[in-house]
Amino acid sequence: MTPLIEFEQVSFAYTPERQVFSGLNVRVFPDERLGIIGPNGSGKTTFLHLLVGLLKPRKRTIRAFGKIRRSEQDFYEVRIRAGLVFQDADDQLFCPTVLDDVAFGPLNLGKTAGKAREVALQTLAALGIGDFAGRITYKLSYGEKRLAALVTVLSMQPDILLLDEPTNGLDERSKQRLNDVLHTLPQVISHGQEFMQAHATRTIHITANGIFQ
Ligand SMILES: Nc1ncnc2c1ncn2[C@@H]1O[C@H](COP(=O)(O)OP(=O)(O)OP(=O)(O)O)[C@@H](O)[C@H]1O
Repeated sequence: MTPLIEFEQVSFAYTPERQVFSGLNVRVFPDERLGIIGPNGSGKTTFLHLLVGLLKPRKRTIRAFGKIRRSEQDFYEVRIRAGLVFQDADDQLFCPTVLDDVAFGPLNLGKTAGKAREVALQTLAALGIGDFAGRITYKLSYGEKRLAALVTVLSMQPDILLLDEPTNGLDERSKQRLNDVLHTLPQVISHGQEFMQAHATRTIHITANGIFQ
């Protein structure tokens, strides 16, 4: 089976003193939900950001959706097909209302205002938070913001979801909703052990030295 995403010998350092990855090889296949487990600061978020081109590795081959990705245009395409839900929802939400935020992605992909609104409302309803639509984004609680941020990504109908610690701050009911929705798409998820056991189809471990096992 061809991987959806493949890292081959990827090396990355924020500073010369702090090498996060050296010669990293990882493959993500279309039929899996890949969990990434590792201690704080080991590089889980960095891995997701490399994958969508928000960070540029020193050495790399990153293949995504059947093509080697190098240029900004390449990664623009990747970001449309691989929906990254940031660890901090404030990085994802910037519109006055939740509906504006959720409709923004579909609008940006060329849908009409009416269609974008329809998709946004449907996606909010699918996560059981249809009543969030008219709420003022900055007044949402932490957990509500995380759910809203997830919906902004789901509304773009990505081929794969990249989730950075998705259940942090969510209550049991919201976690259950998330679980129900998440079972339908290929994913890469950075998270703690417990969520992974329930959710991931394969897990890889990353150590503080930046080595995947
Ligand atoms: N912009 C940056 N500049 C310099 N160092 C950074 C930067 N961002 C992250 N780092 C460092 O890179 C390493 C990996 O960080 P990263 O956020 O990827 O870890 P993580 O595994 O996602 O951590 P956590 O579980 O705490 O979210 C850490 O040592 C971190 O301090």
